[in-house]
Amino acid sequence: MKYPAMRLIVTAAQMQALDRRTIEEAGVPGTMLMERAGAGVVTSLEQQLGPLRGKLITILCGKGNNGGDGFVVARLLHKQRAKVHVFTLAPAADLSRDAARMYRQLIRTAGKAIVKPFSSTSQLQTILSDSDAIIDALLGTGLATPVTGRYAEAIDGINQAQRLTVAVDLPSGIHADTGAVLGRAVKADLTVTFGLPKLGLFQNQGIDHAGRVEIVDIGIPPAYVDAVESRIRLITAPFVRTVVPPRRLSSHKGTFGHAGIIAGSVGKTGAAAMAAQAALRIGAGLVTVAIPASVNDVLEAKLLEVMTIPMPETTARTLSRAALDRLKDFINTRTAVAIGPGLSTHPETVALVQALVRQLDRPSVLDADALNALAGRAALLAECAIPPILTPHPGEMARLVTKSSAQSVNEDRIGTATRFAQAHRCYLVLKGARTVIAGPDGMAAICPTGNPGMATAGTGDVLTGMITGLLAQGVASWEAACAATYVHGLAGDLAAETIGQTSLIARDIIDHIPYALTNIGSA
Ligand SMILES: NC(=O)C1=CN([C@@H]2O[C@H](COP(=O)(O)OP(=O)(O)OC[C@H]3O[C@@H](n4cnc5c(N)ncnc54)[C@H](O)[C@@H]3O)[C@@H](O)[C@H]2O)[C@H](O)CC1
Ligand SMILES: [K+]
Repeated sequence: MKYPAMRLIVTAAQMQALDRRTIEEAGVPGTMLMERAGAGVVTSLEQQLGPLRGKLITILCGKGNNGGDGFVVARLLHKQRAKVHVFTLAPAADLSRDAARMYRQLIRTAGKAIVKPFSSTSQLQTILSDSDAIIDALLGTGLATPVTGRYAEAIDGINQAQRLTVAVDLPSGIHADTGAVLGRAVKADLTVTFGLPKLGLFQNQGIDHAGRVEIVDIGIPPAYVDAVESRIRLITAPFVRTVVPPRRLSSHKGTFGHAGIIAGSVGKTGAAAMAAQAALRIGAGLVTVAIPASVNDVLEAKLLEVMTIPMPETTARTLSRAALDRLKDFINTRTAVAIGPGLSTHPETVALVQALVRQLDRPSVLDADALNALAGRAALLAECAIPPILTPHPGEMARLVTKSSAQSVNEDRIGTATRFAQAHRCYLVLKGARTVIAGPDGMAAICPTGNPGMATAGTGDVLTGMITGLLAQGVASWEAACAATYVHGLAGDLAAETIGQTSLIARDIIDHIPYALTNIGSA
């Protein structure tokens, strides 16, 4: 089944090339792109603030086309009778050609008084703190050097005002490709980005500075987008909607597969329970957990719809090597399996996992203690008949690549994930803020959903169950990893909306899976 392509994520250079092609080959004037960009910002602002008439909006414009977008926003807001103040960081003579055009159009429409030269933060501190919204149109993809001087002052003024801040295309000061802060950067609540999302919005400090990201279509011809050599995608709801299998009247339990979860040990039955429930919640027909015999009854007490199979265990009440043959049969009678949640790192269990990984001949997820069993032994993955899906958090990833720390993994999340996935012919879900999914073909996808409230015990077990639940329904590994991660993060966002981020715990994500699926249109 062909899934609709996800959105490409691009670098500044790729975006500028697309702009140039659209202007020079498709004959769309740059000012037309700017007009559409500005209109997109105003639409987002209306969604955020409601009717704009009478609202006080302060716009800070740089000298380039990002500033030009700001002049368009000012003119459109003025037409909607908002109270608009525009401060420019450059005299009209220094403006780029298109920005100068939009500047002239603005003062023709609204009069010269609407625009004042920015001189110092003190000059506009009162206006900023009284604003209903501040529009950051200082710098976009043209940022080339660390921000200093008046641009730095303007950025500090915006951040100190603590008002709703909307960034035009990129938060000024954030590098479009790396997400690094160059000197200073605007901390936006919302970034309205044009054409295609820029990589820097989903990496490093760009994540926190961008806030919510909205993408505005400004009419870049789709054929030009298809020709872009980007290997990084943004997971979107329309993509996920097509991945979650439809329910036909003739469906029955078997239609939606049988997920096997090899998990649990004494004191860690919750991980097994949460993975199993999550697999059911995302639509698996049947779910069975293989668990050490002495904690089987504990697990049964927690679950209704999930079946369990008690397995041979060590004296430490973890799965023992004696379980190998029965686990092979267990795997052979399931459509997809997960290995890892709560297994423990008991040496015998580690040896068992390493033996099982060699046997994997069906869609599978390796998580948590299964990843710990692979630390320094990633070569074992080459023996899997089908590329498995690994779901490490940065610490587990560091142990897998045995050369780095979680911190250095996070310094190059996309590179680390794609290199490992290609080298070991697997799928890799590198968890964390804006989870990265990488495939054996070098493709990468970034998940825009999720929030810091999800940094709590057991959320990884839930994700493992959700991926396995989609695999059990026959969804291919790449699509299952991307879609489950998106739904997992959206469920966490919906949960945080009702109970906040601090109190959010893993079971809230499970409970909100149905609402996430409804929100996407896949319920
Ligand atoms: N399809 C699109 O994405 C569209 C984007 N548009 C907007 O255009 C900007 C890019 O415009 P550009 O003129 O290339 O650069 P900027 O406006 O981002 O930068 C202005 C100017 O600032 C100078 N500069 C660079 N670094 C610094 C610094 N540290 N301090 C001060 N000044 C700096 C440099 O000379 C730049 O030229 C894009 O982001 C969109 O907002 C189109 O309007 C619509 C289509
Ligand atoms: K900006």
